Amino acid sequence: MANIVQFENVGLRYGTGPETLSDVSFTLATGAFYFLTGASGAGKTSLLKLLYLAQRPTRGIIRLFGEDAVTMPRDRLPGFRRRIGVVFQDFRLIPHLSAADNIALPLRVSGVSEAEIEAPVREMLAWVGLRDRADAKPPTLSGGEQQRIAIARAVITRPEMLVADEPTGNVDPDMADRLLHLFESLNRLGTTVVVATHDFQLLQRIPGAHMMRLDAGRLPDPTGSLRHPPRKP
Ligand SMILES: Nc1ncnc2c1ncn2[C@@H]1O[C@H](COP(=O)(O)OP(=O)(O)OP(=O)(O)O)[C@@H](O)[C@H]1O
Repeated sequence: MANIVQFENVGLRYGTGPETLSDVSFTLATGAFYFLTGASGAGKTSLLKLLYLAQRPTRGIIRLFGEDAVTMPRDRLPGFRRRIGVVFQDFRLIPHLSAADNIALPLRVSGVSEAEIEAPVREMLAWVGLRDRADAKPPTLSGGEQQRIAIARAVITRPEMLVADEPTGNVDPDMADRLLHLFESLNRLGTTVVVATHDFQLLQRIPGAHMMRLDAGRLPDPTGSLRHPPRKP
């Protein structure tokens, strides 16, 4: 599949308000790395919600994994959502579950047997560098640690696409670098990655990444605004 995502003239309106997204058209190539930028309120979170099927558009066509995601019957949505990992700025971990149990959650929800859960959870904890924090509850972890647990949870099911909404907004610049490194290593393994961010420093970290800039709900370049981020001076 050359394109994992295709948006065609997509519009989104909440209730009777003005359009939050208008005539948004772009394609995401399978296996590529994208940054989504734009001023606060430009519609980044809204666009990501359309991507991970938490929101349906008011108009337009969205194709995901080669299928029409807008007219898809509701009972097929959960299966589709499992193919997409999501990471949020505020982590959204379950506070009373241990780090290991948070990471295991998507596998448990999909009915994977307990015997088959331990090894991948251990592998994920090691990958994010938190092997010794398996039993810790999220409130006792730092922001960077919580975000690494959230990333492990998002990718334990080996999603084809990872969508992250301001994932570095609550961590210091060194940790932001480290998180980006995790996204980059996933991308090298073939996962399509989409990261929404305000942080222009981040954009320069991945030279091969594409940049999509939303401007008041529109992507000014109708072919998808695929531009390389500015190079370091
Ligand atoms: N559930 C909702 N109901 C009504 N309006 C909404 C809803 N979600 C977002 N909006 C509006 O849509 C517009 C775009 O919001 P969105 O969160 O997508 O932007 P953003 O670019 O992610 O902003 P930020 O960078 O500040 O998070 C805003 O005007 C916002 O108030």
